[in-house]
Amino acid sequence: MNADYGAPTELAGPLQQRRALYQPRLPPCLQGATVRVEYGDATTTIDPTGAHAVAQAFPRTYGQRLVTFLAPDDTAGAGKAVDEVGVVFSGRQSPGGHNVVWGLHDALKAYNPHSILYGFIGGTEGLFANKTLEITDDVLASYKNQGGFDLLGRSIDQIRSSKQVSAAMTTCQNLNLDGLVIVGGVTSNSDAAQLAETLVQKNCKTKVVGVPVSLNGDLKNQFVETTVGFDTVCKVNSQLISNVCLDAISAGKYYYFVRLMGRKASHVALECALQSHPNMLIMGEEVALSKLTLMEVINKICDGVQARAELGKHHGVLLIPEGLIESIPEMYALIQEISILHNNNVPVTEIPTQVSPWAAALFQFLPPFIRRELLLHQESDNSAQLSQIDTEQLLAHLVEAEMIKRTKEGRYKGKKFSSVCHFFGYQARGSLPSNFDCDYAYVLGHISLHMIAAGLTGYMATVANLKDPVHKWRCAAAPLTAMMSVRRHLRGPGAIPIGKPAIHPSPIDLKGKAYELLREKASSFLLDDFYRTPGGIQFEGPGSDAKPITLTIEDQDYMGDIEMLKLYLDKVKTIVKPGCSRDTLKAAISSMISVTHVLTVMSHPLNAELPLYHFN
Ligand SMILES: O=P(O)(O)OC[C@H]1O[C@](O)(CO)[C@@H](O)[C@@H]1O
Repeated sequence: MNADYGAPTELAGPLQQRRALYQPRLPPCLQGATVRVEYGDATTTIDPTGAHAVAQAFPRTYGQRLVTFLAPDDTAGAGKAVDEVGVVFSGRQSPGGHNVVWGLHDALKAYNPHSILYGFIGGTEGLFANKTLEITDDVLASYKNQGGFDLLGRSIDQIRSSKQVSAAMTTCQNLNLDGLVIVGGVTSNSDAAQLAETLVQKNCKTKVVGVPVSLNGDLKNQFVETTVGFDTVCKVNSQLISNVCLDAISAGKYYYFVRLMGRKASHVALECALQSHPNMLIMGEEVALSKLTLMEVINKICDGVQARAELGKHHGVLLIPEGLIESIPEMYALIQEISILHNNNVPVTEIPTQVSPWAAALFQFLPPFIRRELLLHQESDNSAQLSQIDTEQLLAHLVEAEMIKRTKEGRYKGKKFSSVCHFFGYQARGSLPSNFDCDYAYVLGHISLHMIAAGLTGYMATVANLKDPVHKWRCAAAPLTAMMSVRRHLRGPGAIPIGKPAIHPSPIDLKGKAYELLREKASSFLLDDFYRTPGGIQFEGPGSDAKPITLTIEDQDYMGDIEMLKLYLDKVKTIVKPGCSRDTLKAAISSMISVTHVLTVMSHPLNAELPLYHFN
């Protein structure tokens, strides 16, 4: 274990030091030491047909009510005593994570100056082994508004096996923790829900609170608008991509294939494309929906290269998400077969000989480097190690082969195709977080304390209205079980639920505004070299309050456009009957619009027009 966790960074550069002085903004409701806690509706889940399975798996924490935090008034009761709290980085490093700890610390000390905040050293393994660092003002000083997770470090993103859960519980008991704050993405928050349920069942007093921190931006639902770190990572990557675009157009001889982090969903890739305007973006969700084969994807790219060559352009920039490889149906099937063999402890060297004949044929067709990468052990969510699979190199390799073939057949008459490959992601995880991520994380840290003081367990800290200035942010908490769904067996009648309920990554909403915007611009991006230079993250002055395009555009659509909302309400009336249940109504709304906005829409004043539809 590194003995330097929490040590001051003495060689800080001038920008680093200046950033440490930035004071994140708080909405009015969080500016005092206490808050007023308002309880809303009891929840079910975002997956109505999986509700029963979730209720069964979480008997003690399912169905809890939504909670909103408001500025205190005379009616505000005193919160519970909070003396000891722990915080752990469970997910992957994501810019802004440090500010969750800082926000939690400040709120905790304001609430009870004698309290202690323990940070677990080395992530979840530190939690299991009870390795702590007391978080103080001094410890925090050089980590405020800084990237990475190096204040405490991280290890595996898992608190899942019974051994891990029981080790975590023992630590909570040994430290007499009133609350445990788990910082991470979909996997960490699913585990947080399980830990919360277990602790309630075992009468352990520790309240478990999840905080949505993940660069992937895939922990997104009607309660969570975005995750901490997504904004920064997209800004850093967009700058790198736009640099590459200008490099490409300057020399006019290379195609750059850029793979972006973000796991299964393409949120990072979509946001970066909207910020930097590369020539092509191959989104996993589109490929999966159209069931494009690997060779169809290659042909699509080659058609783009050819169309550009006809305009005399022999350069270009193509973005792909790291999850693309799993979106291609035959690759997904191959990865699944490998995964099953891994789970059955088949030695890696024997896996290629034990897959089905068609999978073996596909495997042999792939270049050796991809074969090796596909055989790597799986991630904690049982998916392939997407960061280690050089899909951009696979595509560049196959595109080159296809362009040579087209040249020989006389179908392509342009210059020789040449590529340069990049994988962007690790470069951004340690970046200085944007003002948005600094504020958002600090606010979530505060909310976490108020959740513990309110005695909430199995909840996630949330903020709504993020597209607005901080003083309009709405601070809330939503039960983790309300965000869960159950993966289904798609074959056979009745879609039998399988797998444990979990919070799953949300894919790009192909009915959403951001995707629509990309589609509108796609042909101009392909042919016009309409590159955009967003530049580096701005911390002061113009651009310093810029937020993700995908966040602001979706909100504008449904919160600002009353006419559109009216149209959409009329449409709802045509597909559900008066008196239908709230869940049916929710499902109907979800089928038409981005799930992120279901609750926004359901709570809109216009819903008064539809009293019979239980829009409350
Ligand atoms: O740091 P590691 O273990 O290589 O993890 C890489 C993974 O983490 C992420 O950066 C964040 O979930 C993914 O995009 C990537 O696949």
